[in-house]
Amino acid sequence: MDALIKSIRPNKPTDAKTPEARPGELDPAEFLAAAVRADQPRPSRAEAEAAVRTLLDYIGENVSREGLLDTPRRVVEAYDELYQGYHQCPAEVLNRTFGETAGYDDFVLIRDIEFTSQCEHHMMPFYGKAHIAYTPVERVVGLSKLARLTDIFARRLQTQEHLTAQIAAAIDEVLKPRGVAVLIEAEHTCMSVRGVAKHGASTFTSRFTGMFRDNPAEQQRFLSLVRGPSR
Ligand SMILES: Nc1nc2c(ncn2[C@@H]2O[C@H](COP(=O)(O)OP(=O)(O)OP(=O)(O)O)[C@@H](O)[C@H]2O)c(=O)[nH]1
Ligand SMILES: [Zn+2]
Repeated sequence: MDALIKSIRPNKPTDAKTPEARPGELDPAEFLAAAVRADQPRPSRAEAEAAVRTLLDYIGENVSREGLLDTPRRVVEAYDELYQGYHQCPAEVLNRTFGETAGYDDFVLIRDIEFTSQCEHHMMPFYGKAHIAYTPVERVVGLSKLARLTDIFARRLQTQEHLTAQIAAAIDEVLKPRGVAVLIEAEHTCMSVRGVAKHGASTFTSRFTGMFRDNPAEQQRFLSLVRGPSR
C-alpha cells in the first residue's frame, strides 16, 4: 500500500500507462492512491491567489474594488474543498471490512449517492447520482465507504466515464468481490449553462465487472432495482 500511495500521479492519458497496466484497463497505481504528486513542487497559496487576480483582470474586472478584495482567497479555499480528492487515498477507505455477514451472498446496492465533480475540459461542475452494487466474498465494507469513495474520485478533475470506471476498478481491486456494477447519471453545467446550452440533458455511464458483466440477468436485476418503483 505504501508503494501505491507513493506512486502518486493525477489522471494520465491512456497512452501514458505504466508497464504494469493491463491493456485497456486502469492502472491500480493511478486510481488507488492519493493523486497529488509529492515529487513535484506545487505553487504557493499566494501564487494561486495571484492567478485568480489575473483571471479577474482578464474578464475586465477591477481587482481592487471592495467586493473583490477577498475573492482570490475565497476561490482558492473553494478549490481546496472541490479538489480535496487529490489528497485522499481511495484504497484506504475500503480497507475496513466486516466478516460477520451470516453467509450473505447476494449483491449489496447503494442507490442515489449524490455527488458533484468538475469536468476536466472546462473546470465546470457536473453533478448527479451514483448507484453502486457489489457482491461480497465473505467480507463486506461499511456502506458509507462507497459514498466516501465516490466523493474522493469526484473531487478531482474528471470525465464522467473516467469517474465511473475508477469507482468500479477501486472496488474490484481492493475488495475482490464477485462483481461490481456502477451506474452514474449526471448533468454537466458545461453543456447546460454555456456552449450548446441544453438544460436538463442527462448523461448515463455504466461499468460492470465480474458476475454483472458476465450475467445479463444480474445486470438487469441491478438496473431494475436502480430504476425501481420508488423513483
Ligand atoms: N465524454 C465526455 N465528454 C465531456 C464530459 N464533460 C464534458 N465533455 C465534453 O467535452 C467536449 C469538449 O469539446 P471541445 O470541442 O474540445 O470543447 P468546446 O469547444 O468547449 O466544446 P463545446 O462544449 O461543444 O462548446 C464537449 O463536447 C463537452 O460536452 C465528460 O464527462 N465526458
Ligand atoms: Zn466540460
